[in-house]
Amino acid sequence: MNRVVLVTLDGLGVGALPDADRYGDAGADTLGHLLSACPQIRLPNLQRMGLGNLHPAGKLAPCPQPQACFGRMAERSAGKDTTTGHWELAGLIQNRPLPTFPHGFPPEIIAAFRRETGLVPLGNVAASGTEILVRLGEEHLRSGRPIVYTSVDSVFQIAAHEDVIPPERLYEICRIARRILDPYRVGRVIARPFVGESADNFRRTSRRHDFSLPPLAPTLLDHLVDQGLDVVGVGKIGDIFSGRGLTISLASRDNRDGMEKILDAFSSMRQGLVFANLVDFDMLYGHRRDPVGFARALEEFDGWLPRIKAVMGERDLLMLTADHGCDPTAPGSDHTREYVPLLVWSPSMASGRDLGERASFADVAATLGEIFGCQGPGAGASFLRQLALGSQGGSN
Ligand SMILES: O=P(O)(O)O[C@H]1O[C@H](CO)[C@@H](O)[C@H]1O
Ligand SMILES: [Mn+2]
Ligand SMILES: [Mn+2]
Repeated sequence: MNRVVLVTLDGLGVGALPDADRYGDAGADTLGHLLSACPQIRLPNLQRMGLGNLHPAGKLAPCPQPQACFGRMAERSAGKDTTTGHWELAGLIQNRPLPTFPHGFPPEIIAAFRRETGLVPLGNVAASGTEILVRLGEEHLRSGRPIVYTSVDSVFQIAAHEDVIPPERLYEICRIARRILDPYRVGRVIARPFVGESADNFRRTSRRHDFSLPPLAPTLLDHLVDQGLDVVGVGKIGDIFSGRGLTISLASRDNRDGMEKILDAFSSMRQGLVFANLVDFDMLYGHRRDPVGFARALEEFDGWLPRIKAVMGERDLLMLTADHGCDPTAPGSDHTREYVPLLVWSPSMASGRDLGERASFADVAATLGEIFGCQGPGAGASFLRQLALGSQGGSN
């Protein structure tokens, strides 16, 4: 294979994992519930690839002869956050969950933050990022104190009005927080700039920036780069891997921009991987519990698929998946512990094969490792053999 495009549709879960109840997510089903909430949704290209075949709830009619090979993957790591999900896709399984702080950060962390930034934070609670602006945004405007909050994920989020703490200064504060939080293994520090005059019109801007814990061991991406291949990260990938294992990182403004950047990166690459994250599904619709917005974003992605397929040759491969669920009909505003979809298409490979229920997202890393002839981190089981024309295929 020459080129692989791997796209994470952020938050597009396809049904609760067997252990979802331990995460408070029994019955979650991002795709199923957004299809029910939005029956007029049309996803002809995803459906032709086999999205209806891999989703057991039967809400999207299965295609008799899907163009892609299809399956679902379970998350083996303990967690349901973006970092954990992407690291597992890249072959890193974490048995020990990244720490969460449902009751706020302990005094020693807040004391270090005060000491090293000279700022006394507001908040220090678990909250929805939009609700906390309604609650504390005006006090922040009056006092200049940044708002620190978290969620069920391992995140230290810092919200600040762009006129009170300009984004560049906010990023600097986040870097300080990142250094403080590395020894605690906190997954991400996230800058959350916002604008507006009062509680009824505060809104967050696209200058959000994530500062991730570096991967705790080499990932498949590091191995590919060591082998001299191009590895281009699009969207949040650069943040999620802390820049590791990437030859180029292209930030994106939104899904639409991300899809254009995938096409650009793909057409200027000779051999390697384009790894893209499309975050709008999760950030704008999943967390905000907006199934209609989620469905429209999926329709837009569906409409883009023929463009990427049209430029892919015999020796190229497209893989679609997700990093966790974010059911827009679930209570609260957090991620949901779900299976993720797996759709794999290449002009020169088998179509319509059922790749079954995979035990780990790391099967993606194992397969990519085999495709590019490198060992990788060793986790996961490759499904490359099942994609080969002439082989028996079948489910695992
Ligand atoms: O409510 P907001 O601020 O969007 O936070 C969400 O965004 C964080 C990072 O994706 C998640 O942990 C989730 O809680
Ligand atoms: Mn995510
Ligand atoms: Mn999220």
